Amino acid sequence: MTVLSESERWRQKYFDQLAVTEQEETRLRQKVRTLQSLVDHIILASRGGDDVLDAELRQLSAVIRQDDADEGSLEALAQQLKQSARQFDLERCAGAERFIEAMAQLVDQLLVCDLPAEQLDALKALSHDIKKQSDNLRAYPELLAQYSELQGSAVRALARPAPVAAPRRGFFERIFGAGDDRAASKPERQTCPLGTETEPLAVAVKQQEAGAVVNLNRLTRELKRMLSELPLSEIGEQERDRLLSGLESCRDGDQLVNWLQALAEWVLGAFGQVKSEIGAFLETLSSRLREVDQMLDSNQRLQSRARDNNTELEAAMRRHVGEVQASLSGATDLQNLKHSINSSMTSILDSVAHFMVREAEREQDAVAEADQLRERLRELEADSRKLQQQVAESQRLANTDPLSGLPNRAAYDDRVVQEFQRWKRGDGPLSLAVFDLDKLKDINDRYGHLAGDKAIQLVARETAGMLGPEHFIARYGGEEFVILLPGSPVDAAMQRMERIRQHVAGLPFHFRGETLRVTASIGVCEFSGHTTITEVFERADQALYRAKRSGRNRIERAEDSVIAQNAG
Ligand SMILES: Nc1nc2c(ncn2[C@@H]2O[C@H](COP(=O)(O)OP(=O)(O)OP(=O)(O)O)[C@@H](O)[C@H]2O)c(=O)[nH]1
Repeated sequence: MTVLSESERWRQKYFDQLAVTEQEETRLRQKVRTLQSLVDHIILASRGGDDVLDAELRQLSAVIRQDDADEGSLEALAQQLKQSARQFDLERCAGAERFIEAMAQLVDQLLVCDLPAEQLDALKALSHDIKKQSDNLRAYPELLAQYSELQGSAVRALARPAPVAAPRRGFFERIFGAGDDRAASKPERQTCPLGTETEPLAVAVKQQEAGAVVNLNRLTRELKRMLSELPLSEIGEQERDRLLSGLESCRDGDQLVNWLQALAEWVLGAFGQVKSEIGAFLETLSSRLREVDQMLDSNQRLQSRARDNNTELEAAMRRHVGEVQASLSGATDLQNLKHSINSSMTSILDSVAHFMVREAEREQDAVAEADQLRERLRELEADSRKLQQQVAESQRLANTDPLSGLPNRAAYDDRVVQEFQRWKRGDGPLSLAVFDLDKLKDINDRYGHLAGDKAIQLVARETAGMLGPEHFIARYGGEEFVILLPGSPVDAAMQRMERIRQHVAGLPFHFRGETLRVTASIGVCEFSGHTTITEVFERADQALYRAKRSGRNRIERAEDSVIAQNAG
């Protein structure tokens, strides 16, 4: 074994150490390169996220590349980067929260639309996913894609002519509705934020653009119903029937537009006719009044004739009395005196006779005038009675629903104001019930519209029969009635309406040999506090739709602590 000298051992040790240092340096260079590449990747990945962070990372990359970078500036840069990264993270979290919130809102907006059940289920699942994935930024694009797909199918579903079931539907909605079965989802649905219900005509047009077919039968029915409520003369009725048969032969949108123009002209003409009828009546009235005025004039003339007669008689009397006095004072013998007094008396008698003749003539004229006046007054009275009857009949027709014979919505609008004012004066409680037949559409669809009509008539008659004289019932529209119960607090109103509900549910009615049944759902609300008519109606309506939602043939009260009574 070779024994190394001391200097050789030191030399060997130096070379060994040099090799270790070189290896260490190579490793360090490798690390720096990895670090540089890492920083470059980070810069690439985070570019655009935050300007400050981007700038600092670029600076870091540059510093790392410098061989003579001093540790102090590296340390300072690292501190700055730490802070910027923290800030960036906070902002990213806030942004993510905002994104999740916005997505949830978008989904909620679609959830209140009248969409098919499977779309609603998919939306609910998406809403759940959004909450679950809120920390997972990478899931966001996928969530957005899912939402976009669901929104597309929702828009397509809403553009179809299926009507949005809402508490009250407008004329055009009823007409343009396709009439499919949407009863099951009806209570929950609200006006869609996409605007399907806000402008019924615009919607109808949109639906037509989307290829929807206007349901002419439904249109005919609605127009027939509306037009049949108009109080018309016989000629007016003929014209209306002619128009309606024209409507039935409409086959497309153009024909429909032409028909609507004809209807508009007819309505304007009918108004013109009413106006000219009133004008003619006023003309007659004013000519009669002119006659009465002339008669009063001639009566005045008769009176002044009487005054003239009296004055003439008085003057004649004075003259004759003066003559008698003169004869008396100038009398010399009795014979002359007798003669002169006799002739004065004859003159007096002539004057009186003349006066009486003229008076008799005047009286005759006056009697004739009075007769004429009475006759004219009788005619005027008869005209005015006729007009009053016409006005009362028009008013009755205008306030009556022709199908059920009950007061209509216009009558309700008047009456509810009266009852509301009475209630506000403190004259006892007031409750309001909204009453809606269940599934009338099914009856219409299965047995025809006449069966539906019969159900409405029967329920109207029976319900009205179970109300007291102080109560008021009106057909509010379609299959919906509204009942005012003055003097009834909500409990009493609920009890009465529950009896009616049970009675209606137990009423079989016959149609073309079949026994049918109809039930009703009811919402009741009492006026209280500083409420308004609209508010009470809406609350009763909401209670009604709760009753519908809970299975129909039920009654619900409009209070926070809802007391629901199960059917039978
Ligand atoms: N026969 C007849 N049907 C009417 C009349 N007015 C409205 N309707 C019908 O009443 C039905 C109301 O339908 P929906 O609003 O879906 O209500 P529904 O079928 O009664 O069901 P729910 O109210 O949800 O229990 C529609 O088919 C209307 O055509 C009418 O005067 N006569």
